[in-house]
Amino acid sequence: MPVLRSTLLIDAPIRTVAAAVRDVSVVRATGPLAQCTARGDLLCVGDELSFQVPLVPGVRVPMRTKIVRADDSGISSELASTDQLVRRLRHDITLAETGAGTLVTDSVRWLSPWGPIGSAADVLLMRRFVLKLLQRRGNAVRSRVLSLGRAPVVVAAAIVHKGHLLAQQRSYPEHLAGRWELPGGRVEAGETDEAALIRECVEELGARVTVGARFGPDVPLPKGYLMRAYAATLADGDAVPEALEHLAVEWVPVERLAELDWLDPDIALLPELHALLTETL
Ligand SMILES: Nc1nc2c([nH]c(=O)n2[C@H]2C[C@H](O)[C@@H](COP(=O)(O)OP(=O)(O)OP(=O)(O)O)O2)c(=O)[nH]1
Repeated sequence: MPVLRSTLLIDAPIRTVAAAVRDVSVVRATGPLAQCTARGDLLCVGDELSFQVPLVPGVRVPMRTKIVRADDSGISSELASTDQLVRRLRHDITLAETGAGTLVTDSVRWLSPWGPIGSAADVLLMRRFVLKLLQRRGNAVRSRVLSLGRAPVVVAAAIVHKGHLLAQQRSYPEHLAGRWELPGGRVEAGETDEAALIRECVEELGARVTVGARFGPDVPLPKGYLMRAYAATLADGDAVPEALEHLAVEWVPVERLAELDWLDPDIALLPELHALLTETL
C-alpha cells in the first residue's frame, strides 16, 4: 500500500495540539468535508466524516471515513465502507512530546481499486491531493493551537465516590435544561483551576472537593471556551452533595454512564470517565 508520511513541529503542549487535531473546525478548514456526525467540536471514536474529494478539476468523488482511535496520543481514521474511491485507507496522526514542542506525524496509506496501471495514476493523483490536504491541515492546526492557547477556561470535576460519578442536571438555559454535566464552571481572572473547582463545587453542591489529576482531552466549547477535566473526590466522604443550582444531582454507576443525556462537549470525555470509574471499582 502507498504510504505517505509528513511531520510538523508545533511549539505547544501535547494536550493543546491533541485538541486541535481532533477539532471539527480544523477538518473543515482543510477542505472537502461535507458532513460530520460529531455532536460536539471534538471528533470521537465512531464519528463519521463524508468528503467530496476534488481529485482532478471538475471531478468530485464522495468518500466516507470513520474515526477508529482518538486519545491523548492522536487520532486515526479508516474507510467507513469498502465501495469507495480507494479500497483501503488508514490515516494515523501520532503526537509526541519533544524538548522543542509537540511533534505531529501524519501517516496515510491507501490501496487503489484499479490494476497496476490504474495504481500508478492513483499514486500520482492521490499523493498530490493528500500532500495538499496535509499542508492545509498543518496550517489549520497551527492557527487552532494559537486560539486554544488563549481561550478562557471552564473546569469540570469528575467526582468519584464508591465507584460512582457525580453528574448534575442543568436547569438553564432552556435549550440545555434537563441535560447532564460535570460540576464546575468558568475559571476567574487570577484563579487556579484547582481553586475554581473548589469554589464552583461549594457553590453548586455545598460540598468541598479534593482535586486530583487532570484527565481526558481538552474540549473546545462554544463561544471560544476550552474545558479541562480533573478527577476529584469529596473532601469529607460523608458529605451529601445537593443540587443548589441544578435540577438534580445523581451518583452514576459505570453501567449507566452512556445512558445520560450529557451536554454535547462532555461526550468526548465519556471514554476517560468510563476508565476512571472502572479503575476505582
Ligand atoms: N460546569 C460544566 N460546564 C460545562 C460542561 N460541559 C459544558 O459544555 N459546559 C459549559 C456550559 C457553560 O456554558 C460553561 C460553564 O460555565 P458556567 O458553569 O460558569 O456557566 P453557566 O452557564 O452556569 O453560566 P453562569 O450564568 O452561571 O455564569 O461550560 C461540564 O461538564 N461542566
